[in-house]
Amino acid sequence: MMSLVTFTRNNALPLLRTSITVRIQLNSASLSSLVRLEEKQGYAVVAMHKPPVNSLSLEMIQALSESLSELEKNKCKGFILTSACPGIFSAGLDIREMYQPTEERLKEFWSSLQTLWLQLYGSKMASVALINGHAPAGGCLLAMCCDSRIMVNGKSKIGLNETKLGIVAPFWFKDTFVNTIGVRQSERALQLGSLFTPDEALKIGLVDRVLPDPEAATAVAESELKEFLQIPAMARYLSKMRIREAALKDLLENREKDLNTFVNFATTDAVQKGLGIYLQSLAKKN
Ligand SMILES: CCCCC/C=C\C/C=C\C/C=C/C(=O)SCCNC(=O)CCNC(=O)[C@H](O)C(C)(C)COP(=O)(O)OP(=O)(O)OC[C@H]1O[C@@H](n2cnc3c(N)ncnc32)[C@H](O)[C@@H]1OP(=O)(O)O
Repeated sequence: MMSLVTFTRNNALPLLRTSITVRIQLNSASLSSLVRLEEKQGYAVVAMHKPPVNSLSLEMIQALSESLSELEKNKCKGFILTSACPGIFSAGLDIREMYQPTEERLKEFWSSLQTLWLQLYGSKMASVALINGHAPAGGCLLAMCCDSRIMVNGKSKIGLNETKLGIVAPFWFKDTFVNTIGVRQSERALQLGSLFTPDEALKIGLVDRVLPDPEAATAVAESELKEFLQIPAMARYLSKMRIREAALKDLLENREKDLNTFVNFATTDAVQKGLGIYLQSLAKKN
């Protein structure tokens, strides 16, 4: 059995000029093995660990939500979101959750994803995505929710490739994309289901830095987070909300409608057929 939650306790020093001393006391017993939390000096590392590809199943989504809640409860000021699975940040939503589902589980799955997005995109904590592998669709969404994105160079790709599966990125995925790379790039990339190399992603602003290896990327992610944490927290958070609040409000006010739209769309024969073919193509590859 792999370790539940790994973190080392040390004398956490406040990184925020305006903060009081932060000591993160993570409740390791209640957290899932799918997410590893590590306490650093004044911030945390949240590492997804669901081999082989960190697919976002219902349990994984809930584990991420619980981890963020745990950090918030402990007044953590910031975190790095990354993966403990080599070569993969996250393969996005677990397609098996959407293929031939029961309605009850499908609803819980989607509602949990909405909750995670609201929590992550609207987080008071500063966050940096350390993208150390592939980040398609839901994986890209998680990264875009962070305040900064550092990607390791290599063969990995990032983007919203939903149309390639015969599905459509929900409006709040689209809003997050538009807020990150702008309207024109989003319109084109959403239609084509484009997945970008690290250098292409850098060029369109989907990531902020590309580093040659994981060690260099980790060092830059840490210094980037520290830069965010040095800004007075309230001013930084309210500035972030100037950009994000309309999108957050839109989902908050339309959660039920979005849930019904998703369930109706995902369970159509055409979508089910497309998802079945896509799953087969992934399996055939192996
Ligand atoms: C109009 C109204 C609209 C309303 C909205 C409606 C619908 C929208 C709904 C949702 C939006 C969707 C968001 C998503 O995130 S969909 C998921 C998109 N993800 C992908 O396309 C990635 C697919 N995976 C890959 O491309 C590759 O696996 C990889 C990530 C590049 C890694 O490649 P690698 O070679 O390292 O691994 P394998 O391909 O061999 O995979 C190993 C193993 O994992 C399985 N797997 C991979 N990805 C997923 C996944 N996303 N879900 C479930 N399972 C996955 C793969 O099948 C292999 O399994 P095996 O059993 O063969 O070992």
